[in-house]
Amino acid sequence: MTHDPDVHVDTDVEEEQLDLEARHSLKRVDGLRTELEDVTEVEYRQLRLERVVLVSVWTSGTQEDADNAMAELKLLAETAGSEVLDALVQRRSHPDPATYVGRGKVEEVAEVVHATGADTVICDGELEPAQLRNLEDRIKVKVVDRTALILDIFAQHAKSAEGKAQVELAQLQYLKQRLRGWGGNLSRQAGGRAAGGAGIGGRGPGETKIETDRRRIGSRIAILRRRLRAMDATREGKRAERHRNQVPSVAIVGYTNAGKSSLLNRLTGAGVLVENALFATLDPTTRRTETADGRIYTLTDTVGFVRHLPHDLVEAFRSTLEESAMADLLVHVVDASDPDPAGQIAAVRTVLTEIGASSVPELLVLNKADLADEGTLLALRGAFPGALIVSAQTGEGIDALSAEIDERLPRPEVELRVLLPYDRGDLVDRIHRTARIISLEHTGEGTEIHARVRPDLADELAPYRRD
Ligand SMILES: Nc1nc2c(ncn2[C@@H]2O[C@H](COP(=O)(O)OP(=O)(O)OP(=O)(O)O)[C@@H](O)[C@H]2O)c(=O)[nH]1
Ligand SMILES: [Mg+2]
Repeated sequence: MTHDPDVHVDTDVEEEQLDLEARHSLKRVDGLRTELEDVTEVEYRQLRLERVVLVSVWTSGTQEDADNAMAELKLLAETAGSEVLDALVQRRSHPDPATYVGRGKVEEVAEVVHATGADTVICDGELEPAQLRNLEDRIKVKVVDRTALILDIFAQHAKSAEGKAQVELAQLQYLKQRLRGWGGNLSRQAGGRAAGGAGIGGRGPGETKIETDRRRIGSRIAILRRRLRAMDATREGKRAERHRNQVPSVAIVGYTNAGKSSLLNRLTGAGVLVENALFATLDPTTRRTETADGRIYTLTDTVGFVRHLPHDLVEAFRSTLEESAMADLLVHVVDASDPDPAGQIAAVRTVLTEIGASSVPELLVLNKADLADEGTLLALRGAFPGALIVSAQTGEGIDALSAEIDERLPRPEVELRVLLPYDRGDLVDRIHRTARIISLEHTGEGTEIHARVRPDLADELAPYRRD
């Protein structure tokens, strides 16, 4: 393909009130083309890849914000397995209600699409069904939005039965609202050039289900909901057991690709999948680990967040995400080498609020210190006092992080002395696991312990107290 992979920034006549200079700041963004490494890769990709043109309407913020947003859309498209041929940005005060980009610009998008041989257009944002239809009618290729793209990535990455059911539920919810008009659309049925026929928006509960009636989708949704509720009960059981055993829990949260799984591996030696890809982790992994003084706690790796995480996904993943809301502490991991870490922090906090986790204490961790520049780290530390600087890669700051987690875990509160008969080894065991032992002695009558314990354990120990 010879077409230049640059970004065109266009304006409409009705956008004349916009600052002239900004409008003329047409900016080329290099490297927006997916490079193919070797011939075998070319063949492989031609089998499954879509060739896409990215389109975004830039409504507010700086040129840099627009570039960052486009770079992220490109990364998402590539994560889904697409080849990005070109990217177009239009500056407008708001997206056009009928066609997303300005009506006059649709023709230009169509020209780029045909010049590059693209088979799919991806719009940045969540579009109205009518906008998607209008664009498809005029551009004559498949048009999908950012929400469908993210759903598609989740569908490709889901591994556990629960993860798959959650993604399918989210996809069906999304499709249900867009059912009308899609089934009859020729270009959509063609579905990319992929030999398998399924492309973004077409994998998972794709074409065939779109064409079935609303009622069938509705009953499938009901089945998935029931199944997920049953799985949720299992999770709830495990959580209740941890709670009964008074094991404090820490959830690692953060933007996708921030290094959450790497950090879990660093802290616990767990062999969790780490990948330079968005949404590598969809199934939460929980590992037991302990503080320097031997208190056990759990660490859970969670699904990464992204700006404008589709609401249907948040809903479908609610039970998984609630793991964070139930935690005693959130370790919020930030990629300090990202161009806009503060924006990522804000996006993550928005989702945390949405899932009811905003009141859980948060420990902010600036990761990838080995890649970030000094100035950025200093600025971030200024903006977020108390944040720790670490590198999951080099191990820098990891000991300090462990110590800080230890410090922030819920503390045993009641100081007491007990004499436990030898047939209550279970209580001795729980004291070992959850309490701070000040002294312990085996005597003729039993085990004498002086310790600080949680109030509920103190209640159970009441019959044996000697103070
Ligand atoms: N240089 C450097 N790279 C890191 C560091 N931590 C993680 N990475 C890399 O960043 C990429 C993403 O790491 P993951 O641990 O998979 O990130 P994640 O937050 O779990 O990502 P998702 O599960 O996809 O949301 C991988 O390529 C890691 O090797 C770090 O401290 N320094
Ligand atoms: Mg991960």
